[in-house]
Amino acid sequence: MIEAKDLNFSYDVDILKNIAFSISESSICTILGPNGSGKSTLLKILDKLLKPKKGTVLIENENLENLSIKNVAKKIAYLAQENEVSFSFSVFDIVLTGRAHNVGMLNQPSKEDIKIAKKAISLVGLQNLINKPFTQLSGGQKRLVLIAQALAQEAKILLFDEPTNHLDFSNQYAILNLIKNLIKKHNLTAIITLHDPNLAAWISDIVIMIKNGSLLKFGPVKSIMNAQNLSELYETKITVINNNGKLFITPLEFI
Ligand SMILES: Nc1ncnc2c1ncn2[C@@H]1O[C@H](COP(=O)(O)OP(=O)(O)OP(=O)(O)O)[C@@H](O)[C@H]1O
Repeated sequence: MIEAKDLNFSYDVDILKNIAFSISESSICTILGPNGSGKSTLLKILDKLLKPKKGTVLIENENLENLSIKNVAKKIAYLAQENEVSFSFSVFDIVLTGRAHNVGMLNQPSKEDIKIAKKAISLVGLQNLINKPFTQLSGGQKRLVLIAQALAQEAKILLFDEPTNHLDFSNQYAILNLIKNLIKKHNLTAIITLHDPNLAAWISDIVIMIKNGSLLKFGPVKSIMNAQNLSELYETKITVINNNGKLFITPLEFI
């Protein structure tokens, strides 16, 4: 579904080095790594927002470089790390822009576009705020709106940069559970960056561990989410407690 071959990226200095992985349909992949390790940069490359210095991204065997912006939007929905909308559009208007790739320049959104946008709003539980200006929402509510906008895109691939940002404890699980159910029900594929390895272990099939811009480990949760790899990744002693297959991960010095 998504394959990255030998990806390298630089700003003034090298940020990503020789990143390679492949992720099959209907799977959830989490990118873990310390602050500044290159997780968001990698997601932006996968959404064609940044161009790699070297290497290739294949989306369903097609080179991302050859896809138009419109076709990228049909295939890939991207949620940025921060809530970036500053205009006073309503929740509904913002979620409806998730249908933009489907609406011609001079055309109105169709009844189907409106239905899809409303469905996405109810999926994230914001039907009561549908007409409220985005700028008057809390950080967590804004996050949910942008998740709904991404869902309204109906893309096969979801790239979510810290989707749990600003969400309360319960909503973090609720929204990841929603993503998980959608992925499995509709055979989608998700690549998500997260800071909490507990959430990553709970939601993911596959994990990418990035340290200093290089791939430290890539593989199924069961094979690589262990104390040794996590301790090396975060440069702190980490313990992993396995309770009937469920992993509980915490820095050793705090227990
Ligand atoms: N626009 C930019 N110009 C120059 N350097 C940048 C730019 N954006 C990010 N960087 C640098 O690239 C590196 C990787 O940043 P990136 O945002 O991908 O990390 P991250 O793993 O997502 O971090 P975090 O977990 O803190 O969000 C960092 O060293 C950062 O300072």
